[in-house]
Amino acid sequence: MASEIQLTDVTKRYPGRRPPAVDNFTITIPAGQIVVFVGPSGCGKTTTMRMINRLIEPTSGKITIDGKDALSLDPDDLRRGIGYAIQQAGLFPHMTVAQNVGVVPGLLGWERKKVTDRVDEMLDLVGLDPAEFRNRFPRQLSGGQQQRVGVARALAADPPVLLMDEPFGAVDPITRGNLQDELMRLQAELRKTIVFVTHDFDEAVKLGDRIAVLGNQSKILQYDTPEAILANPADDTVAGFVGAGASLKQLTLRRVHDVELAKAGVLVSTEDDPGEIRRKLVDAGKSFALMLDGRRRPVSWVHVREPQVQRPIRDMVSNESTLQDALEAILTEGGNAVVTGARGEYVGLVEIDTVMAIVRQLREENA
Ligand SMILES: Nc1ncnc2c1ncn2[C@@H]1O[C@H](COP(=O)(O)OP(=O)(O)OP(=O)(O)O)[C@@H](O)[C@H]1O
Repeated sequence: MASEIQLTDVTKRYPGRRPPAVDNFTITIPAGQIVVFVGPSGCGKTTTMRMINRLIEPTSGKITIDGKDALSLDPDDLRRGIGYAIQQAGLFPHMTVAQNVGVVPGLLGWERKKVTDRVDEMLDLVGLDPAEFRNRFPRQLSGGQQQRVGVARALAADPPVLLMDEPFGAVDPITRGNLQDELMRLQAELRKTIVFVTHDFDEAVKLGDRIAVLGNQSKILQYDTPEAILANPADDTVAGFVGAGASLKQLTLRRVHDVELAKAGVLVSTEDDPGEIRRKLVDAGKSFALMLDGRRRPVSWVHVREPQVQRPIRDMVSNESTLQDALEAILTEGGNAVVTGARGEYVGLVEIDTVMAIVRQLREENA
């Protein structure tokens, strides 16, 4: 279930400030898509987003959700139909994870059993084991786990609309990449209407079905698909935002599952003894083998000269990862990127030539 959101000539003036923070903002956010507002600090992204759930009241203009006038609804009722996730998760510190996730269902008067079931379902959905996490307090979670709980809470009452304000802004780059991947996976299933605010253009390219590049006072400089903005920035300001390496950035638009994986490479098992490993490598004429455990999950690299020494795999990608992540992994590993499937099992390798071919193809397409 998703809703179209329409803002028409929406303006916000804060008391005592001359220029409006948001000036005559008009946009249609299609149902079931992720629209990213991206722009420099202070341009009005947050103000614009918060007017949709009326945490900030517009000074003038019209906002409709599925054709219904959001400004004439009771604000509390409106907010119960709109999930909201923010930076640093904004969890209630004295409530457990379960209580945090169950807040809106509770307010909606769901019976207890239904709330508890829903909380567990949501924790599962965001990759947290309910048995382990439901009774913890926010301070007992890592930043990434708090962010996941924040997303679970925003989704708990199954709202058709989700507003996300820099939700992954406060975590390290690797966790951030994982959270982004998870949001993509969730969205493939849930198809909500999501408005996502960030100042990180790469994040916008990765997540957005459409991106609104905003200038001061939330002026829309360009509103289009990531592909179109990368290929044809509307003006110099947008071009500046897109930054250098547009064709490399397009790698964030392609996923590992879009390319053919190499099956080459020597696979050995944790059961194999060093002699066997060396023999396999010599027979194949290769110097490195990938070692898998009993469930076919990658464990380490081993080299023909020291087959008894396990060398760590420093970076891996999944089927859902972007080709930019794959390129990172290739550069980190100095060879190929190891790809794993849904249960962490080995599914193949991305080779540098594959990535190069895609970059060439993207350049030609957009020339
Ligand atoms: N409560 C307020 N009272 C007065 N001015 C405000 C208020 N909130 C925001 N502003 C001003 O409105 C403008 C837009 O702020 P807003 O927070 O929407 O920008 P933003 O693009 O989300 O910024 P950031 O990326 O830094 O969070 C800024 O100039 C800010 O100083």
